Amino acid sequence: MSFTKMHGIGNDYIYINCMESVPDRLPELAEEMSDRHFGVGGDGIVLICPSDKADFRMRMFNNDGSEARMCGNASRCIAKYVHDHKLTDKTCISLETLSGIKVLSLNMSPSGEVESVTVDMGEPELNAGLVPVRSTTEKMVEEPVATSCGEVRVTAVSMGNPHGVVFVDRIEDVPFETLGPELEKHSMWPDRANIEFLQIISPSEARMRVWERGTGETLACGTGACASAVAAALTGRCGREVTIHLRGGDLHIRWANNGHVMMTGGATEVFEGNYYRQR
Ligand SMILES: N[C@@H](CCC[C@H](N)C(=O)O)C(=O)O
Repeated sequence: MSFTKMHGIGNDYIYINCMESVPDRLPELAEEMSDRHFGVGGDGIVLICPSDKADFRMRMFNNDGSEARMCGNASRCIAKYVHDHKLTDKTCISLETLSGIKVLSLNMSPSGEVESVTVDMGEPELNAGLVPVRSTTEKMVEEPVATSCGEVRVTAVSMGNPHGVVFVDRIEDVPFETLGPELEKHSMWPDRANIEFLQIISPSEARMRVWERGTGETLACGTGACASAVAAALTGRCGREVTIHLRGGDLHIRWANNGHVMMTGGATEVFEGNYYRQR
């Protein structure tokens, strides 16, 4: 099976062109291909499929085999893939995902290379798909949550997938390996959540470390950066335009006046290969 390895600022997935056919047993395939010792190695797999509603359709599986509803970094990589592999000549591409249709805009260099991609991530939802601690309608903003490391305050934002944002003074001081998985699986979420730790640097800059649902730590999370920017703006810590520094690089997030969150960042193809299924 041929594949392409790509990353969006270090969030690395194995991309499979499914325009003609789709492999079977996708959760198992995601687990075995993502294995960094016995497989290709990656945070998961991403399928590029035809769509009857948009230019293309994305399916994305975390490395534990669970299917995600949305992936910000993968959507930028798909834009680069379909352009560079000549599946389209459009520079504004629509992408069907499990959380709706997203619009991807290629930002080209003067020599015709894809320099970066801007994704219209749609509107954040502040209680969708979540179980707020106090009631089913109330927003969960800096809600105190008891953990084995003491009380932390969680702000819940859905960017098509669930996120819990925790503001911290210094990322280095966070007991990340304990709190990440504990908050991911906390009973407040009906279906686990991605957890972001956010250190504000200024009203337009923040640092983020992410523990992703279904994968563990990744070097970057596009939906997580958007959720964090929304949480920072909502709580008055930042303005509506912010650069988020992640372990793998930077993302520029703008919460536009029409309510949509716009994410801009890079996308890189690393290599192509042929995979022999193990199971
Ligand atoms: N890395 C992603 C998000 C991937 C999905 C997530 N782990 C989930 O299960 O919701 C991104 O860049 O947004």
